[in-house]
Amino acid sequence: MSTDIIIETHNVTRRFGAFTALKNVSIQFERGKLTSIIGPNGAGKSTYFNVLSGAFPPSEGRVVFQGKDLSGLKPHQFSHAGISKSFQITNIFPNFSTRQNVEIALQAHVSRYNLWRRQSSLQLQDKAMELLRTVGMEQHARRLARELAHGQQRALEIAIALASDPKLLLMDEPTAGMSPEETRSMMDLIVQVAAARTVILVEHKMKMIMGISDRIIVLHHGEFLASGAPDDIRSNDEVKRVYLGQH
Ligand SMILES: Nc1ncnc2c1ncn2[C@@H]1O[C@H](COP(=O)(O)OP(=O)(O)OP(=O)(O)O)[C@@H](O)[C@H]1O
Repeated sequence: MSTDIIIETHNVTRRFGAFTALKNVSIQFERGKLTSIIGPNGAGKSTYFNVLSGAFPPSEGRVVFQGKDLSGLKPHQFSHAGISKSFQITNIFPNFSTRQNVEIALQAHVSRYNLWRRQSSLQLQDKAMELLRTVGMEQHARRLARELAHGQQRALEIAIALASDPKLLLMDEPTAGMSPEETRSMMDLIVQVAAARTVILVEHKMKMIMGISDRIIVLHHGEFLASGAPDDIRSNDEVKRVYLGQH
């Protein structure tokens, strides 16, 4: 049976000077699925995320997105191809309103890729409100971004990431620094967003992603360790071993 692969890495190695952060990582990600990448501290998760988003070109190996080799291309070319990312570090304009932040993202996408299709400000507003509804932030549209709670800022970032209508959404530790309540609503939001598109997320909280992921990839010391459904990963002896003593 052939599966529909949206993005894959072939023997990706990434070095920082003499240090090798990723070694020969070959992984295929299925379209339409929510896949989480986990691993203990220093496993190479963020480095791999940066390879998938185009921020770090691999030292060796290839990144293939929808059959096209993107290795060595610039991050904006990854974004143009349909890959969007939401970061641990907040990426919003604090002195603009929530809605304006989404409008700016929509405008950036429209003007970069559809020069001939200028949108009226009313169309832009409608689209921004639609995205804010998607992430449950409609009622905060007029508030300044800096006044939002941490979890709300992260939800806004997802709306910004969705503004380019990506084929693949990459999320780096989406619940970092969140309260348990914020974490629960962010997980609900991720599940909802993942119902309509392919999502890959990087997370070190293993328990958190067990309940929401279709598939889990485990990295350890920069190498691929295991992949499978959450239940397979939970009962995998090697995975248990590397997580021993971790929370
Ligand atoms: N820019 C860099 N220069 C040098 N070493 C780096 C750089 N970025 C990452 N590393 C090293 O690569 C290894 C993997 O780091 P990475 O951040 O990818 O791991 P991680 O799995 O995301 O860890 P964590 O869960 O702690 O965020 C670490 O040993 C780190 O010190």
